[in-house]
Amino acid sequence: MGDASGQVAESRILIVGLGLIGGSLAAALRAGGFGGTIHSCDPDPDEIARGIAMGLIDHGDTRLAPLVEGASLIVLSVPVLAMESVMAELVEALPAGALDGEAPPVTVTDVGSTKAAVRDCALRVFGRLPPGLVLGHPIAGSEKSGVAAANPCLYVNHKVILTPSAETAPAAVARVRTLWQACRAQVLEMDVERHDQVLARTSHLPHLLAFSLVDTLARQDERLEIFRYAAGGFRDFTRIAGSDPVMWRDIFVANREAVLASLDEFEAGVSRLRRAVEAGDGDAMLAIFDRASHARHYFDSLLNQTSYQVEYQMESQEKLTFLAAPGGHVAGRIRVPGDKSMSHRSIMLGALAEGITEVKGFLEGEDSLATLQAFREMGVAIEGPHQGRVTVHGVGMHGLKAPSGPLYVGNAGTAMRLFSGLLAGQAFDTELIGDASLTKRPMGRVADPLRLMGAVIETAEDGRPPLKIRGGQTLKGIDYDMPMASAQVKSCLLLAGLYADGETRVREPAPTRDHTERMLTGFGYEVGREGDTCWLTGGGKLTAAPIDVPSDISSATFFLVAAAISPGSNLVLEHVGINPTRIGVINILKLMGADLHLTNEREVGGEPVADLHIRYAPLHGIDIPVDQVPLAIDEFPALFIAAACATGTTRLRGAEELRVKESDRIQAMADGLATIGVEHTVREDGIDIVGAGEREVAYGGGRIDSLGDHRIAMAFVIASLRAGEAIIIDDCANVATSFPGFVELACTVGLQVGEDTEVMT
Ligand SMILES: O=C(O)C1=C[C@@H](OP(=O)(O)O)[C@@H](O)[C@H](O)C1
Ligand SMILES: C=C(OP(=O)(O)O)C(=O)O
Repeated sequence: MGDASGQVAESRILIVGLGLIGGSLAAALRAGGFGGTIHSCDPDPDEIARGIAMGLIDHGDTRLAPLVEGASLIVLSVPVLAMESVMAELVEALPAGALDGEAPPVTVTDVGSTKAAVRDCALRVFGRLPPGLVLGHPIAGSEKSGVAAANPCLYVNHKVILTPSAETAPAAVARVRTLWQACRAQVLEMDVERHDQVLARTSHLPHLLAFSLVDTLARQDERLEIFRYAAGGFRDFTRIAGSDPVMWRDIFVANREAVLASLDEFEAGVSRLRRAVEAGDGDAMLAIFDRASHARHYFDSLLNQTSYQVEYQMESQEKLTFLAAPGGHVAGRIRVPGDKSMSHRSIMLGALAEGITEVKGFLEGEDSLATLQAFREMGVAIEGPHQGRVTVHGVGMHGLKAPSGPLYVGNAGTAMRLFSGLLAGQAFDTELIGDASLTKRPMGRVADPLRLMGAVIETAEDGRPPLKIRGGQTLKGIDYDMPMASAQVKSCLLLAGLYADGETRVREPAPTRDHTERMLTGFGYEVGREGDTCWLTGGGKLTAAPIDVPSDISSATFFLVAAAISPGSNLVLEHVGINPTRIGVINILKLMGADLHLTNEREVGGEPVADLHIRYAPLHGIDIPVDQVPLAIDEFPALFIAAACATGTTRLRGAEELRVKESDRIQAMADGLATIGVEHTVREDGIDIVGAGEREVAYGGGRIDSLGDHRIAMAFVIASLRAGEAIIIDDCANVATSFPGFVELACTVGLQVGEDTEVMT
């Protein structure tokens, strides 16, 4: 049994099958200080003798029955096809009821690489799935086999997938979890079918290809010559062809259906590539290699702990926590990453343009990377990003190709809404999906007016994602009065308008960011504007133009507020975009008394830019002018912290849009402010915050849930500067959507903040 300390408290563990996997489990348990005994059963007496000599097991036998008595946890570490006969022996040897009840006296688990086959064996042998049986799969291995290759570190930071059924006792699952965690593995759960599909693609298919390639070459006459000259590529690609043949035969027999499905997908891909090579189609080859090369780098970064991994890949439950120590101030000269809104648009317009668009300053955050990846999936060759430089090989207004599956845009509302307009005008069908947060956000605001234009779009209940967009529709321009001040809705309609007959006109109830209009103009597309209305006529073309993306004022805001609230601060933020539709935060901070100056003002690629110099000065509460709200919409989480440090009350109204961002930002901030002890009153469309004034310690500390919202997480990091105690912020992985490197940069200017990764159990 596991105890509260996370130590494995089993009295005796029996490992059935002492090969690489079983032997490494024994080695890892020994290395972790496991105090019980380890017995093992293996048909090969030499392996048992070796295991004892290596100090991995205490005792072993070639027969199972004599070893079962006294074992509290039994690990079946035999090839998948041997599982049934081992289970049959086990059922004979185990006392009646050993695997039954809420806390079964014995737990049995396995390490098989396919799970449906093992589950079916269990059903045949036991006639049901006993509560004490927990099927599992450590995703670790090596091309080596046998106990001699046992490695105590084999499971460190590797995933172990458990696939409990409705019948499995939670207590038994907990014991198996503890076992693997003691080997320093990360344990997650999924259902059997999903496990088998995921593994067919990520493990079984690559093994099959490696075996096949080496076999094909080995059959050729000049094989010695070939192998003699084989270089790194051959070695890297074929390393896994040295794996245990029996084990792999069993896996392919057991996971036949899922493997065949992934092989079909692969064959279709190879045929596409073959056609490109045959035709000498360099562009098609470049598009495929480029997409693959970047997908490889992208997935590498995903494997390094990001929200995509949490939400999309393995549904793992790794969580990132920020720990911010109280006090301090900020100083220095820094540049924050590129503007997110412009980065999304640079790829979108670059892809639809004729010619090559060179982008500088691109935000390498998850949101804009998801947009970039989506265009690669629609056949656009995109080089980079390398240090903010991206080269987009435009395919023209009608050059996008149908993607082979849904387009995943992660956490990005901007991407989903702008894409919906752009895709409504394509000849092919598409589906837009996003992460858990995006899946809760309203899309009716774009689907409804797009339908008025003739688009055919299906949403989930209440207009939520996913969005299924039917291609091949004839769109017509509309004259649309937006019910809310949203640049995303405006941009969506303008992008659809590019494909529509006639004029598309959008009236906004208050000015919103105009990057789409500016960038379209920069690409040679005429956009009209008069008062609150902008318009364009469909059927034109875009001509590639260089784009210089300035630093994101929304990211700069966290540091502006940091300096504005902490005495002694003196900070310069370089090259920040100060588009008039984005400078609400500057206006609001100045109204509150901030010592903030713009220097080095200039225009770069059609957008105004400046260095922002801010020094600490006491702030006072204000009634935030309603006309500034859309101009500062993403900046409010940070501005709420400024309000908490100002003298008097700050009142915000007309900001109901905050409730439909990555979280309900009014409520999420209110909950966090309550935790650290800031007096406030929540309103339907805003909040009143009573500030601490010049009191050195403005509020306390505590543990905040960012609800996976990047801006809530960063706002409370900044809050630590005036806190009396540490602030711990949970669920921060999404900071990487808009501000990669935030923690490092924050530390550079003087904040004391660190990261902690935890695997939620
Ligand atoms: O157009 C854009 O790039 C954005 C518009 C705003 O959203 P709304 O259009 O929903 O106000 C903003 O909150 C978002 O971060 C980016
Ligand atoms: C609201 C935001 O972005 P999006 O709508 O693109 O998710 C944001 O970055 O604060």
